[in-house]
Amino acid sequence: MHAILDDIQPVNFHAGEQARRYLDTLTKPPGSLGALETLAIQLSAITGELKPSVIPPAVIVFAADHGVAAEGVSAFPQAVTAQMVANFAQGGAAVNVFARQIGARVEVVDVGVASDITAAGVVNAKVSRGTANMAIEDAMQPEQAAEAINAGVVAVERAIKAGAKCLIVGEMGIANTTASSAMLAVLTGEPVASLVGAGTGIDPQQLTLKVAVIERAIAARNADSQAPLEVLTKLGGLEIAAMTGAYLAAAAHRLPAIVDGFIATVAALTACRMCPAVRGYLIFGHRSQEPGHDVALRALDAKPLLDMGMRLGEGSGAALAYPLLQAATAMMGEMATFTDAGVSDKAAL
Ligand SMILES: O=C(O)c1ccc[n+]([C@@H]2O[C@H](COP(=O)([O-])O)[C@@H](O)[C@H]2O)c1
Ligand SMILES: Cc1cc2nc[nH]c2cc1C
Repeated sequence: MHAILDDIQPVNFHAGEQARRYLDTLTKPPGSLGALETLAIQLSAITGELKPSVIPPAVIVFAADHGVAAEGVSAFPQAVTAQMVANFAQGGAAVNVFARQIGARVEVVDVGVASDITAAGVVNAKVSRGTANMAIEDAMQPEQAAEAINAGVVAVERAIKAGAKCLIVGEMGIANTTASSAMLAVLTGEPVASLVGAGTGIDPQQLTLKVAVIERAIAARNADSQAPLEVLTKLGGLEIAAMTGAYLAAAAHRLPAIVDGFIATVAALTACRMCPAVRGYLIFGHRSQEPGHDVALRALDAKPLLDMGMRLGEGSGAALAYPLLQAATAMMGEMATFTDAGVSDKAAL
């Protein structure tokens, strides 16, 4: 993990500025393509290229279980994690559908599902059969967190070897909004009640219980808010650790990564706290309905591309946002300049 941190360089500011200047030579009033122009500048800064390509994208879904599910904090039973892994492997989940629309392969990685996974095509990187219950003991041991982070790094490096030019990372893990909320409360210092939400759809009574479980876990684990790896280890999850590793690896390899919803953004925040230069490589796909997502986005000074009222996870919101990256790069690659097209530039007054 130290090796990957050493490999991360800030994005190329000069390449971004070159893109900014080039955008103003294209046949449109300066700035008229708004956030698409900001995106094009960021993609140039990430890749160091004036006309980068984001084709093909790769989708990686990390799956794991959470000991804290035993506290009754989710609307669904833990078995759903493994059942959804089988669904991903068969191509039937929402992220599979959206991945097909954008021409992305979906790789599913088991980093810690509680049961045996028999579905064909699932990458076995199981660190343990779920985390421990953070209300009772540390969710992970430091070696386990490191192994899960490394599984994320390895998965990204595999995607890059297969040619990926853009990364979409998703997750599946019953009770992972509880783990993510606990991490976020410690990392930002925000009150638990201000960021906890319904996750898969718990009722108000269960929500009260979820807040209490998280507050109890935070007090008992006593993680140092300035030590992101400790926060991840004591309160996080194996798939959250793998996603953290994936964002670190994307940055190390200068690959744009589209961040999905709440859980993904907490992992992204963890990666950025470990290495602030990661932030420049991250593009935020959508705003999740989970209330903590806004807290996490604010902590990263991030403005998501889409606001669809979604709260699914799996990388679904990031996959939906991908065509905007394609549009940004096509704009840079294919639009005529004022000179090319013989269009009069802005009148000099
Ligand atoms: O990505 C999000 O913003 C998001 C918000 C709420 C729920 N989820 C998904 O729902 C599961 C976690 O919800 P829960 O209620 O079991 O903590 C997990 O599999 C996530 O992928 C995802
Ligand atoms: C069915 C189902 C699908 C999911 N995908 C991501 N999290 C999920 C949670 C549930 C419950």
